[in-house]
Amino acid sequence: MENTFYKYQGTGNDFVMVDNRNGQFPKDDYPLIAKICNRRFGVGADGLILLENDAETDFRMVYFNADGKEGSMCGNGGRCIVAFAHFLKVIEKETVFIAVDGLHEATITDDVVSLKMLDVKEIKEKTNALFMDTGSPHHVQLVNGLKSFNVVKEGARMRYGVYGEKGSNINFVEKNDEGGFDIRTYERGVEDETLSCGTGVTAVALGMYHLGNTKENTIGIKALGGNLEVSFKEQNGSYSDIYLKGEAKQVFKGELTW
Ligand SMILES: N[C@H](CCC[C@H](N)C(=O)O)C(=O)O
Repeated sequence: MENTFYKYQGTGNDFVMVDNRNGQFPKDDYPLIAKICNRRFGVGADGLILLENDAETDFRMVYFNADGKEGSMCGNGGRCIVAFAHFLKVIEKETVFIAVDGLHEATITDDVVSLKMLDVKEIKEKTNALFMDTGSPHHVQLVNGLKSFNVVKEGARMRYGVYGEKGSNINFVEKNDEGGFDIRTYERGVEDETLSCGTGVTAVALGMYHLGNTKENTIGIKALGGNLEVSFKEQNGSYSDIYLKGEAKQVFKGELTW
Protein backbone atom coordinates (compact mmCIF):
# COMPACT_ATOMS: atom_id res chain seq x y z
CA MET A 1 0.00 0.00 0.00
CA GLU A 2 2.07 2.78 -1.36
CA ASN A 3 0.42 5.95 -0.16
CA THR A 4 -0.75 4.82 3.24
CA PHE A 5 -0.48 7.45 5.91
CA TYR A 6 -1.24 7.53 9.61
CA LYS A 7 -2.25 10.42 11.76
CA TYR A 8 -0.79 10.86 15.23
CA GLN A 9 -1.34 13.43 17.94
CA GLY A 10 0.77 14.28 20.97
CA THR A 11 -1.06 16.58 23.40
CA GLY A 12 -3.01 17.95 20.44
CA ASN A 13 0.01 18.66 18.21
CA ASP A 14 -1.02 16.58 15.17
CA PHE A 15 1.03 15.00 12.43
CA VAL A 16 0.61 13.08 9.21
CA MET A 17 3.02 10.17 9.54
CA VAL A 18 4.39 8.25 6.57
CA ASP A 19 6.53 5.12 6.56
CA ASN A 20 9.16 6.14 3.99
CA ARG A 21 11.53 3.22 4.43
CA ASN A 22 11.17 2.56 0.70
CA GLY A 23 12.23 6.17 -0.05
CA GLN A 24 9.30 6.81 -2.38
CA PHE A 25 7.74 9.84 -0.72
CA PRO A 26 8.29 13.01 -2.84
CA LYS A 27 9.88 14.97 -0.04
CA ASP A 28 11.12 17.85 -2.20
CA ASP A 29 7.55 18.66 -3.19
CA TYR A 30 6.93 21.42 -0.62
CA PRO A 31 3.58 22.51 -2.09
CA LEU A 32 2.34 18.92 -1.86
CA ILE A 33 3.39 18.61 1.79
CA ALA A 34 1.75 21.96 2.59
CA LYS A 35 -1.41 20.77 0.85
CA ILE A 36 -1.49 17.49 2.78
CA CYS A 37 -1.15 19.51 6.04
CA ASN A 38 -3.84 22.03 5.00
CA ARG A 39 -7.00 21.56 7.07
CA ARG A 40 -9.34 22.44 4.18
CA PHE A 41 -7.54 21.21 1.07
CA GLY A 42 -5.77 18.22 2.59
CA VAL A 43 -5.63 15.85 5.56
CA GLY A 44 -4.90 18.61 8.04
CA ALA A 45 -1.97 18.62 10.46
CA ASP A 46 0.61 20.82 12.18
CA GLY A 47 3.31 18.92 10.32
CA LEU A 48 4.24 15.86 8.27
CA ILE A 49 6.81 13.33 9.43
CA LEU A 50 8.65 10.64 7.51
CA LEU A 51 10.08 7.54 9.15
CA GLU A 52 13.15 6.51 7.16
CA ASN A 53 15.90 3.93 7.43
CA ASP A 54 19.17 4.91 9.05
CA ALA A 55 22.36 2.85 8.95
CA GLU A 56 23.46 3.57 12.53
CA THR A 57 20.26 4.01 14.52
CA ASP A 58 16.77 2.48 14.62
CA PHE A 59 15.31 5.03 12.19
CA ARG A 60 15.52 8.60 10.89
CA MET A 61 12.88 11.25 11.61
CA VAL A 62 12.32 13.84 8.87
CA TYR A 63 9.96 16.60 9.97
CA PHE A 64 8.17 19.20 7.84
CA ASN A 65 6.20 22.10 9.23
CA ALA A 66 2.65 22.70 7.95
CA ASP A 67 4.08 25.22 5.44
CA GLY A 68 5.76 22.27 3.69
CA LYS A 69 9.34 23.17 4.59
CA GLU A 70 11.66 21.01 6.63
CA GLY A 71 11.63 22.27 10.22
CA SER A 72 14.02 22.09 13.11
CA MET A 73 13.43 19.51 15.88
CA CYS A 74 9.85 18.77 16.87
CA GLY A 75 9.45 17.38 20.40
CA ASN A 76 5.87 16.20 20.06
CA GLY A 77 6.58 14.83 16.60
CA GLY A 78 9.58 13.02 18.10
CA ARG A 79 7.32 11.41 20.69
CA CYS A 80 4.76 10.51 18.00
CA ILE A 81 7.31 8.90 15.68
CA VAL A 82 8.52 6.71 18.53
CA ALA A 83 4.92 5.48 18.93
CA PHE A 84 4.76 4.97 15.14
CA ALA A 85 8.06 3.03 15.09
CA HIS A 86 6.70 0.87 17.91
CA PHE A 87 3.47 0.29 15.93
CA LEU A 88 5.48 -0.68 12.82
CA LYS A 89 7.57 -3.03 14.99
CA VAL A 90 10.73 -1.15 14.01
CA ILE A 91 11.44 -0.86 17.75
CA GLU A 92 10.29 -2.50 20.96
CA LYS A 93 10.25 -0.38 24.11
CA GLU A 94 13.53 1.49 23.79
CA THR A 95 15.13 3.24 20.89
CA VAL A 96 17.86 5.52 19.64
CA PHE A 97 16.98 7.42 16.48
CA ILE A 98 18.34 10.31 14.50
CA ALA A 99 16.57 13.61 13.87
CA VAL A 100 17.65 16.91 12.32
CA ASP A 101 19.36 18.04 15.56
CA GLY A 102 21.12 14.75 16.36
CA LEU A 103 20.55 11.51 18.28
CA HIS A 104 17.57 10.96 20.58
CA GLU A 105 16.96 8.16 23.04
CA ALA A 106 13.38 7.32 23.91
CA THR A 107 11.21 4.78 25.71
CA ILE A 108 7.57 3.88 25.19
CA THR A 109 5.19 2.36 27.76
CA ASP A 110 1.60 1.99 26.57
CA ASP A 111 0.89 5.33 24.89
CA VAL A 112 3.37 7.32 26.96
CA VAL A 113 6.65 8.30 25.33
CA SER A 114 9.64 9.73 27.16
CA LEU A 115 11.99 11.44 24.71
CA LYS A 116 15.50 12.57 25.54
CA MET A 117 16.22 16.02 24.18
CA LEU A 118 19.61 17.47 23.32
CA ASP A 119 21.53 19.30 26.04
CA VAL A 120 20.87 23.02 26.35
CA LYS A 121 24.13 24.80 27.09
CA GLU A 122 22.97 28.38 27.06
CA ILE A 123 19.89 30.38 27.98
CA LYS A 124 20.00 33.96 26.72
CA GLU A 125 18.36 36.67 28.80
CA LYS A 126 16.38 39.28 26.91
CA THR A 127 14.18 42.11 28.12
CA ASN A 128 11.42 40.37 30.11
CA ALA A 129 12.09 37.16 28.21
CA LEU A 130 14.48 34.28 27.56
CA PHE A 131 15.72 32.69 24.36
CA MET A 132 17.16 29.22 23.90
CA ASP A 133 17.53 26.37 21.42
CA THR A 134 15.96 23.09 22.55
CA GLY A 135 16.34 21.59 19.08
CA SER A 136 14.21 24.46 17.78
CA PRO A 137 14.56 28.15 18.66
CA HIS A 138 12.27 29.35 21.45
CA HIS A 139 11.37 32.69 22.97
CA VAL A 140 9.93 32.28 26.49
CA GLN A 141 7.95 35.09 28.07
CA LEU A 142 5.91 35.26 31.29
CA VAL A 143 2.51 36.93 30.98
CA ASN A 144 -0.42 37.66 33.27
CA GLY A 145 -3.81 36.38 32.14
CA LEU A 146 -2.57 33.73 29.72
CA LYS A 147 -6.09 32.39 29.02
CA SER A 148 -7.21 35.62 27.38
CA PHE A 149 -3.82 36.61 25.94
CA ASN A 150 -3.76 37.21 22.17
CA VAL A 151 -1.15 34.58 21.34
CA VAL A 152 -1.65 34.69 17.57
CA LYS A 153 -1.32 38.46 17.31
CA GLU A 154 1.60 38.86 19.71
CA GLY A 155 3.31 35.67 18.53
CA ALA A 156 3.13 36.65 14.87
CA ARG A 157 4.39 40.15 15.66
CA MET A 158 7.40 38.88 17.62
CA ARG A 159 8.17 35.92 15.35
CA TYR A 160 8.96 38.36 12.52
CA GLY A 161 9.44 41.69 14.32
CA VAL A 162 11.94 40.50 16.92
CA TYR A 163 13.47 37.46 15.20
CA GLY A 164 13.35 38.43 11.52
CA GLU A 165 12.76 36.18 8.52
CA LYS A 166 14.33 33.07 10.13
CA GLY A 167 12.07 33.65 13.11
CA SER A 168 11.51 31.79 16.34
CA ASN A 169 8.76 29.91 18.08
CA ILE A 170 7.15 32.16 20.69
CA ASN A 171 5.97 30.79 24.05
CA PHE A 172 3.87 32.58 26.63
CA VAL A 173 3.79 31.14 30.15
CA GLU A 174 2.04 31.66 33.47
CA LYS A 175 2.44 29.82 36.77
CA ASN A 176 -0.60 27.69 37.72
CA ASP A 177 -2.07 26.58 41.06
CA GLU A 178 -0.62 23.07 40.76
CA GLY A 179 3.01 24.08 41.12
CA GLY A 180 3.55 23.85 37.37
CA PHE A 181 3.08 26.20 34.44
CA ASP A 182 0.51 26.85 31.72
CA ILE A 183 1.86 27.42 28.23
CA ARG A 184 0.55 28.72 24.92
CA THR A 185 2.77 28.68 21.83
CA TYR A 186 2.86 30.45 18.47
CA GLU A 187 4.69 28.10 16.12
CA ARG A 188 6.95 29.20 13.34
CA GLY A 189 6.30 27.20 10.18
CA VAL A 190 2.71 26.58 11.21
CA GLU A 191 2.35 30.38 11.59
CA ASP A 192 -0.41 29.94 14.13
CA GLU A 193 -0.98 28.91 17.69
CA THR A 194 -0.82 25.11 18.11
CA LEU A 195 -2.34 23.12 20.98
CA SER A 196 1.09 22.05 22.17
CA CYS A 197 4.75 22.34 21.20
CA GLY A 198 7.16 19.88 22.75
CA THR A 199 10.40 21.79 22.25
CA GLY A 200 8.51 24.87 23.55
CA VAL A 201 7.32 23.01 26.64
CA THR A 202 10.94 21.95 27.22
CA ALA A 203 12.12 25.56 26.84
CA VAL A 204 9.51 26.80 29.30
CA ALA A 205 10.47 24.22 31.94
CA LEU A 206 14.18 25.08 31.69
CA GLY A 207 13.39 28.78 31.53
CA MET A 208 11.22 28.78 34.65
CA TYR A 209 13.95 26.91 36.55
CA HIS A 210 16.56 29.34 35.20
CA LEU A 211 14.55 32.32 36.47
CA GLY A 212 14.06 30.72 39.90
CA ASN A 213 10.29 30.40 39.40
CA THR A 214 10.59 26.77 40.48
CA LYS A 215 13.23 24.77 42.29
CA GLU A 216 11.93 21.45 40.93
CA ASN A 217 13.75 19.65 38.18
CA THR A 218 10.68 17.63 37.23
CA ILE A 219 8.08 20.10 36.07
CA GLY A 220 4.49 19.67 34.87
CA ILE A 221 3.56 21.89 31.95
CA LYS A 222 -0.05 22.28 30.82
CA ALA A 223 -0.56 23.00 27.14
CA LEU A 224 -3.99 23.62 25.61
CA GLY A 225 -3.96 20.06 24.23
CA GLY A 226 -2.77 18.23 27.35
CA ASN A 227 -0.12 17.82 30.00
CA LEU A 228 3.57 17.13 29.57
CA GLU A 229 6.36 16.53 32.05
CA VAL A 230 9.91 17.76 31.65
CA SER A 231 12.79 16.54 33.82
CA PHE A 232 16.44 17.57 33.63
CA LYS A 233 19.75 18.08 35.42
CA GLU A 234 21.35 21.48 35.76
CA GLN A 235 24.98 22.40 36.36
CA ASN A 236 26.36 25.94 36.09
CA GLY A 237 23.49 27.07 33.89
CA SER A 238 23.87 24.14 31.52
CA TYR A 239 21.11 21.53 31.17
CA SER A 240 21.49 17.82 30.46
CA ASP A 241 19.46 14.61 30.75
CA ILE A 242 16.42 16.49 29.53
CA TYR A 243 13.36 14.27 29.08
CA LEU A 244 10.01 15.25 27.59
CA LYS A 245 7.26 12.84 28.60
CA GLY A 246 3.60 12.47 27.67
CA GLU A 247 1.00 10.69 25.57
CA ALA A 248 1.40 10.10 21.83
CA LYS A 249 -1.45 8.40 20.01
CA GLN A 250 -2.37 7.03 16.62
CA VAL A 251 -5.76 8.45 15.65
CA PHE A 252 -6.36 7.17 12.13
CA LYS A 253 -5.08 5.60 8.97
CA GLY A 254 -5.77 6.59 5.38
CA GLU A 255 -4.60 6.63 1.81
CA LEU A 256 -3.07 9.72 0.17
CA THR A 257 -4.48 10.16 -3.34
CA TRP A 258 -2.40 13.02 -4.75
N1 LIG B 1 5.73 21.37 17.30
C1 LIG B 1 7.13 21.17 17.49
C2 LIG B 1 8.01 22.32 17.24
C3 LIG B 1 8.39 22.41 15.83
C4 LIG B 1 9.34 23.52 15.55
C5 LIG B 1 8.93 24.21 14.32
N2 LIG B 1 7.76 25.01 14.48
C6 LIG B 1 10.11 25.02 13.79
O1 LIG B 1 10.43 26.04 14.37
O2 LIG B 1 10.70 24.57 12.79
C7 LIG B 1 7.41 20.58 18.82
O3 LIG B 1 6.59 19.84 19.36
O4 LIG B 1 8.51 20.76 19.34
